[in-house]
Amino acid sequence: MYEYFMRRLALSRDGAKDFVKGTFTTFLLNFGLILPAVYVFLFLDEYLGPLTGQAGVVHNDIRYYIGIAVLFIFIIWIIAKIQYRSTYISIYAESANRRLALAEKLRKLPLSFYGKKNLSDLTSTIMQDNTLLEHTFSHAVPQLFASVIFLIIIGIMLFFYNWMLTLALFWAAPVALAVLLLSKKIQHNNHKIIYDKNRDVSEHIQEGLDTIQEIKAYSNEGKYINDLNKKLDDYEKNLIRGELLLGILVNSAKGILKLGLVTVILVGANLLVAGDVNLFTYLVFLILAAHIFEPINEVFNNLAALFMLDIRINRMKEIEALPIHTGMTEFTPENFDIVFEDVGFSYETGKQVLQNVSFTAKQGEITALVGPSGGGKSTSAKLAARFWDVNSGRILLGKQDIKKVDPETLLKYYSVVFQDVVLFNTSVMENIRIGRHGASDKEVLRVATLAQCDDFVSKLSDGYQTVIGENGEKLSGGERQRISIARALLKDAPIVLLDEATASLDVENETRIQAGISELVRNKTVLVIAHRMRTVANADKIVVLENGMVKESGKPEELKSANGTFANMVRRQMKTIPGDVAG
Ligand SMILES: Nc1ncnc2c1ncn2[C@@H]1O[C@H](COP(=O)(O)OP(=O)(O)OP(=O)(O)O)[C@@H](O)[C@H]1O
Repeated sequence: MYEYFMRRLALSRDGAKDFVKGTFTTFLLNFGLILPAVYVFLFLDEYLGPLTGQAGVVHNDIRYYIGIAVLFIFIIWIIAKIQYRSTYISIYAESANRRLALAEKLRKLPLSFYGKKNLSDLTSTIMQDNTLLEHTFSHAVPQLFASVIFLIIIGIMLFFYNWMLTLALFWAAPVALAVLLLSKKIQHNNHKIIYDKNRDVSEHIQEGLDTIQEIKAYSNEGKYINDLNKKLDDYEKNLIRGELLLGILVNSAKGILKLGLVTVILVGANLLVAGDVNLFTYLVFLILAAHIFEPINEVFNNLAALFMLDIRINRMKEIEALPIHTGMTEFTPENFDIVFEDVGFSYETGKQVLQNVSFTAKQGEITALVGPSGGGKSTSAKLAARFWDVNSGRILLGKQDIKKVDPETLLKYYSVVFQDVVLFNTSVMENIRIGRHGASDKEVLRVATLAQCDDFVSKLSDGYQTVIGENGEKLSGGERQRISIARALLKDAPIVLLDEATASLDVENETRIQAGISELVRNKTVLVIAHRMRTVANADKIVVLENGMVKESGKPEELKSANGTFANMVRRQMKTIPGDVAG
């Protein structure tokens, strides 16, 4: 049974257990809530029995009934407390666990996933979908199950008591249910549309925030706001239509249930006149008819959430089912040579980015990837760290295929310095410490000095304790890169993947960055996407990538004298920017 709920409702095993417990206690609470009716029943039985000609005399006085009232209130309080604990508290705990599990899953997903997905969509799945699931699981799902079971059991009991009045009371329940079930498909489609429109709006807002600089620079505010307005109007139109439809349906179903009371009054009155039921039974059914559908009415109030349940659960399941990169978590490479063997790769099917790429980046050497823009340099560097998996061929680290190594374990051996440095809204010190958690302040300051951070940090208001704003907005490109180099120095991994800063940096920054890099690459396996003549000249090996293929490879001098693509590139670049080589 637990497996069913785990699968159907995307719950953990503990969550499924709590869910069953919650449903059971809600069911008990439904019984608890008819205790007032039972109370009236007992009272009437005793006091009306003699009047309606039934046998019996009055034995208990008012103190007896006060005692029973206190007892019933106590029972209801106890059940409500247990129900609250097992439904609400455990569902919120489950929800927190679900969020953590999703966040953990997202952390493990390969980068290929992030290329295709919109981040606002992911955030809304973690936060919004989860919050609404939490609400549905605590306010609607156990109540729905419990109410249905409760009505069936009460119905059977009443049927044996008086089947005619039971039918008069209960005919409305299946009719109301049928109305809702028949409309489920329309509702479901409608909710899917509303859900998608909502995501559309969030994505547009997120995109606006991400590209605010470009929007302002190109005076695109008007267009952006217009598009947003259109999307909001569209969402609002669908939302209102959905709410209206839902309102009509829910109120129709509630109205049909109320008809049960009308038929009990009419049928009961006729049976009473005909002498087929006594006044007492008639009154009991009248009281029951007024209260018995209350729990199910509560469920109707959350019907929209229930109809949305499938859509949200499917979103969760979709993310949970995404394949992650796995592999061995114990891995010590024999050496730190990186070997590309006939590597083929494409980001999207049909658009080959790398074809039969083979080269070796040897331990202790600098291997420079050069070539025209779009040739596949960054892609190769990222594949070397298993940010993506190759489609064909292999990449080996110390003779081991990296596809067989868990990405986190593998990355322990890599320092990565790419141009798009990501900084956190914390101090310079903490931003560098990301390179190695637990590093002492002294160690951080040592690598910061090596990476030439001292001069710009000394100009900041609080030195290394200065908080640098969201993604380091208060720093220049060159300064950001120096922090990134300091991080890599702190990590001190045996392999360095380096995407050199482009020629857009000023000479002073370039010299300083170069000094930091020289420290970083000493005695490491270095794979560098080279943009500068100096790096190329210092490289032990050059690999020229063009159109995703290795055009040439060898020592810089050999390639220059071979007079091929590389020699051409160097000549061309010497003419335009003396001292630099194309990247
Ligand atoms: N995330 C991605 N999704 C789809 N295609 C991509 C992605 N990243 C790169 N590409 C494509 O892959 C090809 C190779 O890109 P890559 O960034 O590896 O080239 P590069 O040689 O590093 O170029 P540059 O010197 O301009 O940085 C290009 O055609 C590019 O459009």
